[in-house]
Amino acid sequence: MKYFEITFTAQPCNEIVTDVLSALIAEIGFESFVECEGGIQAYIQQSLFDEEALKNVLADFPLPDTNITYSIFEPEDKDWNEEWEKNFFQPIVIDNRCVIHSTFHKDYPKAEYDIVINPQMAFGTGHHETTSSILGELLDADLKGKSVLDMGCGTSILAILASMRGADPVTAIDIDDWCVNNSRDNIALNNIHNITVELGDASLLEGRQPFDVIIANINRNILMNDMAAYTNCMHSGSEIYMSGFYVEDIPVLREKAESLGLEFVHHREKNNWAAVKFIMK
Ligand SMILES: C[S@@+](CC[C@H](N)C(=O)[O-])C[C@H]1O[C@@H](n2cnc3c(N)ncnc32)[C@H](O)[C@@H]1O
Repeated sequence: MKYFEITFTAQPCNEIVTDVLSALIAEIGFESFVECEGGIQAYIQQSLFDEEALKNVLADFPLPDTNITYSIFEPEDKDWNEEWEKNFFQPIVIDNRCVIHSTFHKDYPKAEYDIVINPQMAFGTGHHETTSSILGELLDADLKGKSVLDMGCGTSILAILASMRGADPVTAIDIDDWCVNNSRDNIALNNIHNITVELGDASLLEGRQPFDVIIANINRNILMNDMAAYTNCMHSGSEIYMSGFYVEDIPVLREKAESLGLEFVHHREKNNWAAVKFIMK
């Protein structure tokens, strides 16, 4: 997965400015925000980077008298977060029932579901609020014998838990070839044999049989854009879990979902990140 590292310099630079900036650029695909001298550094997958959209965000920046400039750096295309994985990816336990750890962890808690993830550069270790919220939903859901689609699978952590909880068959799709390769590695590491991984986006869904359960942890704009393709692959009673957006985005996503025949069930929130569950009427 290729990333751009963008350094934003703000004047004045304070917590309100960097918080607002992070929230706005998260909506156009940025992730991993790190404070630095005079501003923040943020990362975005090169395939998602739209410089026009970034310029528009900065031109319409809602705080008056704030000047923000940026510079773009292209980190080497290698496993640039390997250090992070090795040093900071600690085992995590979700709802006291599911532990996620890596092959290099020797000492980790025991749990009903034990998932091994070597994330390399793919998103999905369980530490992000959106991933852990959907993991929580999957722990609560009845998945036995149900067909599941994990759209935007990243490491395939969600597809793996779904399979462990009895889902069959499971399809995992990601637009990024790093994620597809990493998913295949993780699925093998967990001795799972019923997950098919595919490279692509919602256009792959055309003409498919409906899924009983769809999971999509991506971002607000992609969900708004692709939701109709997802609902075309649902039958009455199918469930869809979506995340990757903020609590304040729920109304707009809900309106779209209801216009496509979905019924809102509930939402979860962690640090202002939201996850929503809908059922097809
Ligand atoms: C926020 S990560 C979620 C990863 C994992 N499912 C999790 O919950 O941790 C979003 C993933 O969606 C993928 N993605 C982005 N746009 C996509 C699209 N249009 N269709 C399918 N996957 C997409 C990204 O490559 C990334 O792996």
